[in-house]
Amino acid sequence: MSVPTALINDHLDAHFLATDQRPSHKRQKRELALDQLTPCELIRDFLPEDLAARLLQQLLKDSESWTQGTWWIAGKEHTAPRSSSYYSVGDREALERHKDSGNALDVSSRVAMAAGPASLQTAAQLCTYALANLYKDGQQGVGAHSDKLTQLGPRPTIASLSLGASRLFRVRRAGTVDAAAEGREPAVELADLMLPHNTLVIMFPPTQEEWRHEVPKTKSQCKPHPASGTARLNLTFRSLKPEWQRIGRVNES
Ligand SMILES: O=C(O)CCC(=O)C(=O)O
Ligand SMILES: [Fe+2]
Repeated sequence: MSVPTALINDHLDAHFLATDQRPSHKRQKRELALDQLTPCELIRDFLPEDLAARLLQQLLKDSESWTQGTWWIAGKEHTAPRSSSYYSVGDREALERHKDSGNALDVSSRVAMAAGPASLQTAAQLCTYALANLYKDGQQGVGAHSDKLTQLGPRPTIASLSLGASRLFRVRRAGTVDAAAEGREPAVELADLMLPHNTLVIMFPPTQEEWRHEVPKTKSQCKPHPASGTARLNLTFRSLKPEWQRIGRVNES
């Protein structure tokens, strides 16, 4: 089974490059819009410029109190290579419930976004909270994962706003399907795109079920922003589904 390789081209704007799973000499570089490749959509310059700048400043300040999650595996403590916090979006109760969910992250509900800018709330329409992340530099990131369906219910829509430094966002199919063996045209398996300041990625269903996403650690793919340097901040808007959370917790135990 061939391993797909990502091609990165940071000059591309609303498009990104992806490779299929053919042997390398047969692989085709394809330049397609994100929504042609995956169930995701990308919106550049999402917020009015001054609002994005203010939000970046506010989050940079807030992030001084954000914490790096920790967890234990086989008696060894691991620390997440990013700092995180939760913001409520018009539903403080949901935030309180989330605190008890046993999430590995240290939850801070210090700041409510309920009174936040109207356009941000429009983006977050059906969302009850936002998970905020700070990646100080290219040495911080988040590994390939799907967002936990036990808290979000099946087929969630998640909107992710990037602020500050540009970082690479990678989306890859969750299960490897050997298209060649099945006699089909190879499907796109992995796609990379740079996310500059003020870009919104909407992960529509079934992104969480069928794809994994990540912000890989990098030496070269971190383009500084004048206001934040190498720091990238991210807000992912989600809707907590307590009814699914309960079922998930029973299943997990
Ligand atoms: O920083 C990002 O763009 C992704 C964050 C993410 O995937 C998450 O917090 O679950
Ligand atoms: Fe995620």
